[in-house]
Amino acid sequence: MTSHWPENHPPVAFGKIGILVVNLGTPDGTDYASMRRYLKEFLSDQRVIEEPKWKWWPILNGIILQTRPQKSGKAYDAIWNREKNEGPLLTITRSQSELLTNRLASKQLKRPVEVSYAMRYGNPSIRSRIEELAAKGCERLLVLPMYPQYAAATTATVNDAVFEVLKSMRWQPALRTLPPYYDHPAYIDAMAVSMKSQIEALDFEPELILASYHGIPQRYFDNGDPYHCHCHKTTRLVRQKLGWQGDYLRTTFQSLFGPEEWIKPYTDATVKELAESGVKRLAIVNPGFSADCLETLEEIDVENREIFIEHGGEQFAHIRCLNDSDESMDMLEALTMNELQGWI
Ligand SMILES: C=CC1=C(C)c2cc3[nH]c(cc4nc(cc5[nH]c(cc1n2)c(C)c5CCC(=O)O)C(CCC(=O)O)=C4C)c(C)c3C=C
Ligand SMILES: [Fe+2]
Ligand SMILES: [Fe+2]
Repeated sequence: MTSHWPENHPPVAFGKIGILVVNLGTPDGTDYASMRRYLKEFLSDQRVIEEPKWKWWPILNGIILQTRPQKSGKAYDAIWNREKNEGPLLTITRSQSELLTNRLASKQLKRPVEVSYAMRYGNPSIRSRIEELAAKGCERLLVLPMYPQYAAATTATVNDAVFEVLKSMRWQPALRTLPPYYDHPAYIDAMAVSMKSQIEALDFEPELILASYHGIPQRYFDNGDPYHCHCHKTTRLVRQKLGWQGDYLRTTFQSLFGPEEWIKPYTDATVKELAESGVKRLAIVNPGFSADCLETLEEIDVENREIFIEHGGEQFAHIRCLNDSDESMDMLEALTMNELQGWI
């Protein structure tokens, strides 16, 4: 039989499915230059700061990038993973991706899968990871933006970055992106299991619990972002799942940035009010963060703890994010298998 392949045919890899776990980002270090580079990339994204370039550019470069890198660098210093010399968000995202690899390896799938991870801002970049997956023969790509609740500033900007990479590829993989999973039973179950076990392990019983989500400017909400409703629905479903009554679990929003009004109630103001009104035992959980990071370990467990104690509170607990726990991996496996239907 004669072969019709030309002798100089380039080698080709094909037939695989790539899965890319993506979270927000992390600076390469806590020094001024690394912080500045990271914040510049992050805060230049028009999905994050919805302002025309001509208006925002001078504020970003003239004011914010003059002081914020030092201030945020100090905050990152308090939570930095010194062993690996990286932010916890990166450590946890890598672990989620490795554990997902193990979970999928134990299944009989029709096509081989390659799991990888990327950061929307900083490293490893989405581009570098998609190019790696394509080189390994991934003709199909499933992207997992690790945000349970949809916001243009998070989910959409991950997808934008993926589309941008695909735009420049000759052999483009077929693409699927994980939809927001704020009400998915696998997520609500994982949150309930994680919260229940952590609360039971405390040496006190919280009088109430705040479900604190990252905020967005009120203007983004007014312009149609569904984020606010997704957060409220998550809180309601978790409350129901745990059989809690009334407002034992309350939604608040944290991490305000800039002078604009953000969606309310604000976490820090609520914590202060609760302490002043006589609440002594408080816990805060962050259902919107799939991994612990600056905004949970520093802003909640350090800053908000201080606010609570300073205003008369006595016992405070931060309930850890799902991270790479068994319940988190059960969820991630279920979400992934669901999205892979028809491919495997
Ligand atoms: C207008 C600014 C910002 C919007 C809108 C915003 C939305 C948003 N962010 C997250 C999740 C994370 N944000 C994190 C850090 C962070 N966020 C902003 C600003 C906005 N976020 C800044 C300036 C920073 C950097 C830190 C600082 O300088 O204070 C992080 C943590 C990253 C880490 O490495 O630890 C996460 C995660 C969501 C979910 C969201 C909208 C819903
Ligand atoms: Fe943020
Ligand atoms: Fe709403």
